[in-house]
Amino acid sequence: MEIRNLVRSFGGRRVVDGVSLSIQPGQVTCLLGPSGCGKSTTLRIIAGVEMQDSGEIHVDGSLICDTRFRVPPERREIGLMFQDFALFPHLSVEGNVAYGLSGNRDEKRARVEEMLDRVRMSRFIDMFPHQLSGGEQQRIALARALAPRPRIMLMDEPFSGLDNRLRDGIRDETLAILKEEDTGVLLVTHEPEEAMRMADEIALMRNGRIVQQGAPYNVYTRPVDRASVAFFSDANRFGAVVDGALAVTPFGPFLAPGVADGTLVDIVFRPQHVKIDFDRAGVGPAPTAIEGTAARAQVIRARFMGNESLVEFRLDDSGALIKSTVPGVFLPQPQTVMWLRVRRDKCYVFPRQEVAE
Ligand SMILES: Nc1ncnc2c1ncn2[C@@H]1O[C@H](COP(=O)(O)OP(=O)(O)OP(=O)(O)O)[C@@H](O)[C@H]1O
Repeated sequence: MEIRNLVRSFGGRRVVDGVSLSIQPGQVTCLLGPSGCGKSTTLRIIAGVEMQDSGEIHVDGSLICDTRFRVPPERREIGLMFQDFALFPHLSVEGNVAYGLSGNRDEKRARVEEMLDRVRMSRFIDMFPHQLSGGEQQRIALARALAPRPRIMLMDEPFSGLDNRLRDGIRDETLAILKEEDTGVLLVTHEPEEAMRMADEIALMRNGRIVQQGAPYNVYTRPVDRASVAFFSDANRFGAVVDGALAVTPFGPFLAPGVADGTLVDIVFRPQHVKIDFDRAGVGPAPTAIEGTAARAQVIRARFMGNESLVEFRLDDSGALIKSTVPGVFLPQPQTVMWLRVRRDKCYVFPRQEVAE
């Protein structure tokens, strides 16, 4: 599926602002972004239940909609799955899964049995939705959406109604089934962790636009701006003014190639990339090319988070707050003096933009 330059405005506001995307067979593409950024509207346009103001959608090279021509939703061969599963309460499991199928009674029954077997729900065939748990309903919704062999599956926060304990297992099962069916999937989520777990490709969306698209590793490790770093995890930042292509900070100078002198830049890094050293009689570790200069800081508070500890510091020099995470249990007392460093290859330098995040 090729989506080209979709635009949709409500009340003069561009909610979808030039979205282009391609979805490949057998691949899961995640549309990831904060609440209200236009993900669901994009999905609804693709499904055919919302009209775009401009832009085109093609499947296997043929046009399915632009602003004049429009294949109706039921003929788009698109499977839909939403957060609330939307099973028909008055139909049995068999009736639900058979709903979108064509063919005679035996053919339909055979496909229903095949799909129920695939989602390991065969023994529930005669039950009704209200008799099923959330996880079971999710599997029936998946079977129903996949039964007509859609070319594309659109999934809008399909796991958010499930409790945490179930969710990981069901995500993995769902992913395995989608891969077996070789369907192209566009999955909408606001949870980075879900996108990292499910996606072959992440399209990061903000304010109606796709700001970055790529494999999860690339989107995480090569963010395009500060908001993209902060969307995936806590992010430390402090400002510095560039002078001679260098931004001088309490952690030593950072290269800022191509940035004009006098520009305010943000130095951004994740808490797991802060290296901590103990104070040795008022002296910290010597500067190195990779880790720069150590900055003296005091512990403000330390909290145990399960797999890691979160330690917050205040830098002596600038008073800036720095968060760091350390694997396991590390709970230094408040006011303990320590020295912090950050690896240059884990820091990002961005000209400061005051954008809505
Ligand atoms: N029919 C409509 N009329 C007016 N405004 C709308 C309409 N549909 C959506 N919007 C607005 O468009 C914006 C984007 O909504 P959308 O549902 O696409 O966001 P989203 O990224 O899916 O958010 P969420 O994760 O909260 O569902 C929101 O501000 C919403 O209020």
